[in-house]
Amino acid sequence: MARSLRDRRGGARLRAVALIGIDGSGKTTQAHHLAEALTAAGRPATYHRNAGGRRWLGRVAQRLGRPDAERLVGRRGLLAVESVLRWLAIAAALLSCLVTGRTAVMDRYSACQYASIRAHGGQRWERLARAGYRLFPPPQVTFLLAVDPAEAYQRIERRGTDHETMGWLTAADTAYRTLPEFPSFVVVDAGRPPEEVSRQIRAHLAAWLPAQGAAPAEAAAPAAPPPAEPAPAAPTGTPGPVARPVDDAGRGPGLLVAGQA
Ligand SMILES: Cc1cn([C@H]2C[C@H](O)[C@@H](COP(=O)(O)OP(=O)(O)O)O2)c(=O)[nH]c1=O
Repeated sequence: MARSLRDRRGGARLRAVALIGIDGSGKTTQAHHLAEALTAAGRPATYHRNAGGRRWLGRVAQRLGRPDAERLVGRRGLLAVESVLRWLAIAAALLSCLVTGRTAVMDRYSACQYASIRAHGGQRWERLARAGYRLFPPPQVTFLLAVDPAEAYQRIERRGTDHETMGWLTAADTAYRTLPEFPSFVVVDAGRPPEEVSRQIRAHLAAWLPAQGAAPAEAAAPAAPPPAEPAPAAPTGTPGPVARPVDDAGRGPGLLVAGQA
C-alpha cells in the first residue's frame, strides 16, 4: 500500500506546500531550505514570501513617529491592510506557479491570516477574510511549525529586525491550534535544530518526488495523512500533536542536497 502511495504521488505534481506558524518559528528559514531541496531533487520549486506587510508598515509607522503599525492605522485598519496584501501575495504566487509549473513553497498562507485575525480578537473579520481567501486551493501539504513562544521570542530578538511581545506570540500560538483546519496540518516540532526540522519536512514530501530507482517502500509512509489526533486546543507553549516522527530512511534518494542545513 505504501508502495502504491508513492507510485501515485510520485507521478502527481506537487503544486504547493505551505509553511505556517508564529513569528520566529522558522518558516522563512525552512521554506528557503525546502525550495532548494525540492529543486535539487528534480521538482523545481520557488520560494514565495506571502507577507502581510506588518513589518513594513511597522517601519513606516516608526518613521512617522508612531510606536507601531497598529497605532498608525488602528487594529482593524492593520488587519484589513494585512489581509489585502497577503491575499495579493498569495494570488501572485499561485499565478506564477500556474504559469511556470514550478512548485510553490509558501512562506505563510491563508491560515496565517485567519490566525492573525483570531489572535487580534477579530472573529467577525475572520468570516470576511475566509470569504475572500476561499478562492485559493489548499496546498497539498501545510506544515505547522510549532515552537514554544518563549523560544520564538528569543529568536526574534536575536534577529533584531522587528519586535513581538510574548502576549502576541502566545495568542497567535493558540489561534493556530484552534483553527478548524488544524487537524489537516502536519505539525512539526520546530524547537529542534533547523537541520532536523528540514529533514522531517523533506521526509514528509518524499512520496511526491519522482521515484528514483528502487526506493524503499516506507518512503511513502511519511506523506501519510495529517496527525490522527483531532484538534485539541493544546495549552499555549506546548508543541502539541507532532507529526509522526520519520527517520532518515523516509527520504527519497536525491533529497539530500549538499549544503542543506
Ligand atoms: C529555524 C531557526 C531560525 N533561527 C533564527 C533565524 C531568524 O533570525 C530567526 C527567525 O527565523 P525565521 O526563519 O525568520 O522565522 P519566521 O519566518 O517564522 O519568522 O530565528 C534560529 O535561531 N534557530 C532556528 O532553528
